[in-house]
Amino acid sequence: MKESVIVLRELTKRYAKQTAVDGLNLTVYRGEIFGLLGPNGAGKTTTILMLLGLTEPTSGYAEVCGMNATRNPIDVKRKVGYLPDNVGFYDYMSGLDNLVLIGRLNGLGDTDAQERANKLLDDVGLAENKDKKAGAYSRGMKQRLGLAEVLIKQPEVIILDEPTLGIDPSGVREFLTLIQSLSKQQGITVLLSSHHLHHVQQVCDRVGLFVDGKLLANGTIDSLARSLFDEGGHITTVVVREAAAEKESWLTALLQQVPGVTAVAIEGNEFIVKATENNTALVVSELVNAGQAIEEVRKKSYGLDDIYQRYFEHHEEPI
Ligand SMILES: Nc1ncnc2c1ncn2[C@@H]1O[C@H](COP(=O)(O)OP(=O)(O)OP(=O)(O)O)[C@@H](O)[C@H]1O
Repeated sequence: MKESVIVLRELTKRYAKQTAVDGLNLTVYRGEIFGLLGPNGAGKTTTILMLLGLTEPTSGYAEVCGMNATRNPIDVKRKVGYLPDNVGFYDYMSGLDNLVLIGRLNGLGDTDAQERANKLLDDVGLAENKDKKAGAYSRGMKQRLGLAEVLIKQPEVIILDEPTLGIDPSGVREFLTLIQSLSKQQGITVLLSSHHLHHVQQVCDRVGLFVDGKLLANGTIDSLARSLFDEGGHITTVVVREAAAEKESWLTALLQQVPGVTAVAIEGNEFIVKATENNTALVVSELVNAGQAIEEVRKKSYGLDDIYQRYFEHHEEPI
């Protein structure tokens, strides 16, 4: 059975007349990478602060690793590593020395702190630069060092706020792959808040869409696409050499039997097949077996940007 690691129940935060977080209900399970998505001011940071016990909810509660975050902020902080969007280091100290210091502040002895810091610098790809001063690190290197700092206390949960901000595309890919492999290998639960839909889509098992302090929807990208685009999340268009007008009905019936297919349309030379799963190969092979000469195949899967657009199309500033 899946183990709940983060549980939010009717979590609400009001500042004077402004409701920043409004009756939030959400469960995140062990080992999951969950993406928090939403426009500026949606309430993501306020939710994170309540999870860390850094601000008190007006009502409702946030539970992390079985503990109430408001009542046990210190115990929660031992289990949770938080990487803010702008991490600060001692710039005059090397990456290694920064990390050893954090290890010691978290209760490790000198030898353990040295050993663990070296291992982590290797894990995050900073071994070659460990003796360089942190002040001379690039933005991407600082994020890696920040991740190593978060990991040195062996957290069960890590919370990342805009972790890819200002990193170049190849750095982003490497950083996200690193987070994904750490989560999968060590069963770490990750909460990732970001405006970058493609980054979220790349690594998150599930996403939650926030607006005005409310969670509008949450689920896998496929399930959100299915609920929004009721014909299904995947569209395959197969262009054949000859228009299929007279054969229409039997070919439609044939394609409708392919697993996941929800709708079939024929427009001139094109078969347009909508499905709940990516079944392009099966669609194509059915048509080949039915004697159709295929000229072109086009695939479209609804991604997070389609979903986001559909949810927020009436919102002023989608990203
Ligand atoms: N200390 C505060 N006092 C008053 N209002 C606040 C305070 N902190 C946040 N808010 C308000 O609460 C709402 C939610 O803010 P929050 O920072 O949680 O949003 P966010 O989703 O993290 O936005 P962003 O993506 O811009 O970081 C905003 O309208 C903000 O102005």
